Amino acid sequence: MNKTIVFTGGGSAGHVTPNIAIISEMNKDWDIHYIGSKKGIEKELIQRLNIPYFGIHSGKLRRYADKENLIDIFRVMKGCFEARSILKKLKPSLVFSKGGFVSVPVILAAKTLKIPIYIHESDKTPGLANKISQRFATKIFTSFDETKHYFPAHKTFAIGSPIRKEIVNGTADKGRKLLGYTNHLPILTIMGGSLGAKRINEVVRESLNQLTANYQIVHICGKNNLDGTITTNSRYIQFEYVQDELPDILAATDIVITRGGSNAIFEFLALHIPMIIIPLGMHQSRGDQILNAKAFEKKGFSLTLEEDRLNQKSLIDSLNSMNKNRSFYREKMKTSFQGDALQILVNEINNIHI
Ligand SMILES: CC(=O)N[C@H]1[C@@H](OP(=O)(O)OP(=O)(O)OC[C@H]2O[C@@H](n3ccc(=O)[nH]c3=O)[C@H](O)[C@@H]2O)O[C@H](CO)[C@@H](O)[C@@H]1O
Repeated sequence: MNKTIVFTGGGSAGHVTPNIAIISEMNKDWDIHYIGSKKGIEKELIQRLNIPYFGIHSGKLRRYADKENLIDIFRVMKGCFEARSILKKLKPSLVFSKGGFVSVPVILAAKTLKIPIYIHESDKTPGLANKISQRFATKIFTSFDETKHYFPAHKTFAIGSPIRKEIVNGTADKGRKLLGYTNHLPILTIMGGSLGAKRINEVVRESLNQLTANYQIVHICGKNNLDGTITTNSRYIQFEYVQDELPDILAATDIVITRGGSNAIFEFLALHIPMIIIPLGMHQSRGDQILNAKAFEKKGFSLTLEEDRLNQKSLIDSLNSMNKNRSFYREKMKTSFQGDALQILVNEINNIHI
């Protein structure tokens, strides 16, 4: 008889793509189900895999006072009841959570049903969802070594980032062909996080003439952020979000400008693409991306450009500096040790004691 597993996680792609990586490697002994939010990005990303998807209510977890908090408490409670009834029917051997606020009701429900729970934390410091969930988790896995200290030592394992296998299997020629670019000028890919990055988009577009003088640009700008007025520049191509073509585009990429989302930067590390990280600032986040960026910069994998300092000049200066030292960053990344987090997680799941 097959075993059943329920994955959860969502809100942005960073809480979904690691689940996709694991799901793709699981064998036929498992019946796989997913619980996510009713409208989040996880719904579209998971439904493409033909996996049964259950949408539940969930509330945004805020660290500040807001009248919406009260309503969200009720949404989370509703989500708990919905998740509990789904889990009761499915009777999974394991719930695997990649965090994001939708995961909290699922974990609370799993705990009341005594279902084992594994969670994975991608960022250097834990997100609120995983902070709440950690006490209910059977095992906790982290991408960064440094994150171990935020969780109980006896059940926490620093294993790295589970990266989708296809990400590292792209072909540069295919990528250039798809983009209509050549190998005469370097390709600069700008990826502002899975939901886009308004300020980065603005500065990139203001700097377009300078950028396209020396680079062929791929701008992944996020949903509803395309600029239809830029039509005549043959060295500029924009996408809202890239799915199947991403591996080939990354294989053709020489430098990347990115937000500090953990999954993205670990993917660039695995591909040895020199990166300029522009982390989301303190006024818009808990500062996790700043810490991710600092950790990468310290290891010589990247350059950091703080968003407060971001303007045309600082962007071009950082790019020139990165371009000059590209081989230094590439060598640092090549010689760094990254374990096979994906295989470790698949083994852990397969070995779950029923
Ligand atoms: C605004 C926000 O809250 N951001 C958080 C979110 O970022 P975000 O959702 O942007 O997550 P990451 O950068 O970690 O990962 C994005 C994932 O989406 C994929 N991708 C992205 C764009 C695209 O066009 N196609 C595509 O496939 C990337 O390859 C990667 O696998 O989760 C991260 C991991 O917890 C955190 O570090 C970020 O702080």
